[in-house]
Amino acid sequence: MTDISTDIVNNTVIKRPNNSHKGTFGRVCIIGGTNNFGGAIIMASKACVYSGAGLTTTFTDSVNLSSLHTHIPEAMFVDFNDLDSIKSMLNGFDVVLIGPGLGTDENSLTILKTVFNNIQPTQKLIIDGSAITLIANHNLTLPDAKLVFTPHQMEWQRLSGIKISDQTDENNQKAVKQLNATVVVKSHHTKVYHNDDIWTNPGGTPAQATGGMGDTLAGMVAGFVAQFSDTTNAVLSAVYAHSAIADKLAEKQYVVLPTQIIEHIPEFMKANEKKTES
Ligand SMILES: NC(=O)C1=CN([C@@H]2O[C@H](COP(=O)(O)OP(=O)(O)OC[C@H]3O[C@@H](n4cnc5c(N)ncnc54)[C@H](OP(=O)(O)O)[C@@H]3O)[C@@H](O)[C@H]2O)[C@@H](O)CC1
Ligand SMILES: Nc1ncnc2c1ncn2[C@@H]1O[C@H](COP(=O)(O)OP(=O)(O)O)[C@@H](O)[C@H]1O
Ligand SMILES: [Mg+2]
Repeated sequence: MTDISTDIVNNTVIKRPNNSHKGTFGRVCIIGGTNNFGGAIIMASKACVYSGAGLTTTFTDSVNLSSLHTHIPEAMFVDFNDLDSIKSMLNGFDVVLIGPGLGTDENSLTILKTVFNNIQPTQKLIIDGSAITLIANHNLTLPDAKLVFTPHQMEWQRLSGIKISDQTDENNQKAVKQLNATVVVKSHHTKVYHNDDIWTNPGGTPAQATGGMGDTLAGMVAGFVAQFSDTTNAVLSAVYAHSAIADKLAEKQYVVLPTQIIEHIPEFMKANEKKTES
């Protein structure tokens, strides 16, 4: 087991080539935000945009539209109840994030199943929040895609069947391999599992224990995975950045707001970008 190092971050956050355009940095869709969880999808979308994704499209309940564009006009909007749009647009995205504020009702389940039935093997599918709970509650078969899960410990218990008190590296790794995925098991001591590798996030503070912190991380993971070629290192770098920014803010704050972390992503990435153009 190794710590996520700054070397990983510095080698992942590339120096942007001059000859580039927004398509160079990935197309992401973010699906969630049922009517009483509008904040989750806004935080996830804003985190994705501020992480540098080329284009971000938010599929959410239309009740969230005006607040979405008030907070993040850079994100485009699609009504997540328009299943035909999901089917026709999904394969145009490099990265799909589903779950922040999605909810666990029948309508949310239908949206999740529509994504599962239309995702392609080459696409990266990041699964967070209620989407994890829905998979567990309905024992859904996972689609053939490049899967990344970002559960907190209770979501991981639901998905893996491993009680929180038994979530050891050995037990977690066995479950991760069965999922054939990368899994970020979030806690006060977040760990990342991929095949035989285990990383520990060296950062993190109890000032992060507030709603929306995981929605924000999910959006950062989506934004980093969309831009950087090595998916595992992109996930590791997003996890590292999320906590490193929080740790800095926590030096002077009792609690760190997810929206504050988002505001500091661009400067953190600039300070930690690769020195040479690759
Ligand atoms: N502003 C918004 O729109 C926000 C929207 N959100 C959206 O809400 C949706 C539901 O997500 P969720 O995490 O809030 O609820 P759920 O999945 O039921 O888990 C909580 C239960 O598990 C238990 N628990 C035990 N250990 C735990 C641990 N380590 N970490 C966390 N929980 C732990 C915990 O125990 P307790 O607190 O009772 O002690 C409680 O009983 C999801 O889609 C998310 O995106 C949120 O992001 C918030 C801001
Ligand atoms: N005591 C803590 N120390 C460090 N990080 C914490 C602590 N409590 C929560 N976090 C972090 O906050 C995030 C919580 O994720 P989650 O519960 O999914 O939040 P959300 O309310 O957005 O769904 C995780 O990244 C977790 O590692
Ligand atoms: Mg969460």
